[in-house]
Amino acid sequence: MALFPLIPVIDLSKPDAKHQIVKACEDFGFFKVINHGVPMDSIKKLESEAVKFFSLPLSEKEKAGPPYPVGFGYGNKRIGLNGDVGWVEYLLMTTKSNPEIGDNPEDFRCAMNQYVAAVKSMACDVLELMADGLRIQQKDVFSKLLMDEQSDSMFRVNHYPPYPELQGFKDRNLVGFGEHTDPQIISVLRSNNTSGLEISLRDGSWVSVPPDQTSFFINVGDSLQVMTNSKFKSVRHRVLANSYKSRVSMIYFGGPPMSERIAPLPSLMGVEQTSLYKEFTWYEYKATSHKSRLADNRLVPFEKIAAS
Ligand SMILES: C=C1C[C@]23C[C@@]1(O)CC[C@H]2[C@@]12CC[C@H](O)[C@@](C)(C(=O)O1)[C@H]2[C@@H]3C(=O)O
Ligand SMILES: O=C(O)CCC(=O)C(=O)O
Ligand SMILES: [Fe+2]
Repeated sequence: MALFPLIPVIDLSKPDAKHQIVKACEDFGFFKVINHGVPMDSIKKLESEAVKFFSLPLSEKEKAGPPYPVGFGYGNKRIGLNGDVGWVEYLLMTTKSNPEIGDNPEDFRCAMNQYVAAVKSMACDVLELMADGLRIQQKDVFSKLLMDEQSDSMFRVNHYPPYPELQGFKDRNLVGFGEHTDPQIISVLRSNNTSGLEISLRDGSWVSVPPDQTSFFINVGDSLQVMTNSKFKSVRHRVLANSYKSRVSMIYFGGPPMSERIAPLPSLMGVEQTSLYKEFTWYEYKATSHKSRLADNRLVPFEKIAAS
């Protein structure tokens, strides 16, 4: 298993961040950000609430309710509704949820709201740098979708317990979270110092991403792939279980409002170039995506077939 060859690291305080972001999105659909401005105490507070929650007995965790059909809840091993499973337990919420979670729901709620507000603001800064780097006049063309009152954004906390049976077997893997692309515009991931996240490169090889608990990792989602007419590609990723240590990750998925029409931005298409996708609403994408398996390419139904 190779390590990530040259993980793009973007220092958000540097003037050339916008160009580096565009390059990273074109090359990998994935990068790490430092000097992100998210207060470390808001990160630590939520992580410690999450660790407290996951250490409760199963019967207590199940009091959060199931994660589906919508809203928020606790899930264990099953991901989605179509048979995917992984060595993971998690909390899945909309960012508007008001969760009653754990022994001190008020502490969890407060930590989550503070964290999500800070990460959303950083995600919007990154999206504005992207728009600027792409020379789009309207700088908030992407970020306004996350800022919208109706934005359908999600928040997820994953816990991958250690799996000691893997010790000593170099070539054995256990899937924590199966390979997939994220559907939304942008995902902002932060984890503790346990490895497991892997990214698929364009040649199909998997590379391990060294964890860094002080930084954030950004994924391009399917919707941003469409809005950029495939200039940026959503990144295929997965998580493998670790034999020694628990991994805890927290991911903010910045999505558009349900009624938003998703289509390539005209300013990103040259005169000659045609749109690679049929226009769809986020609602339509979600309706087909709910029938999909994790590893499916959920953009296929929206691809335009090139005329021969
Ligand atoms: C199998 C599924 C789980 C998922 C919804 C889906 O039908 C296809 C996409 C999956 C995914 C991947 C990224 C996020 O973790 C997630 C919350 C999302 O928006 O899309 C999950 C969905 C899920 O766990 O429900
Ligand atoms: O837990 C992780 O590190 C990544 C999980 C993930 O890709 C997801 O929840 O969509
Ligand atoms: Fe993901």
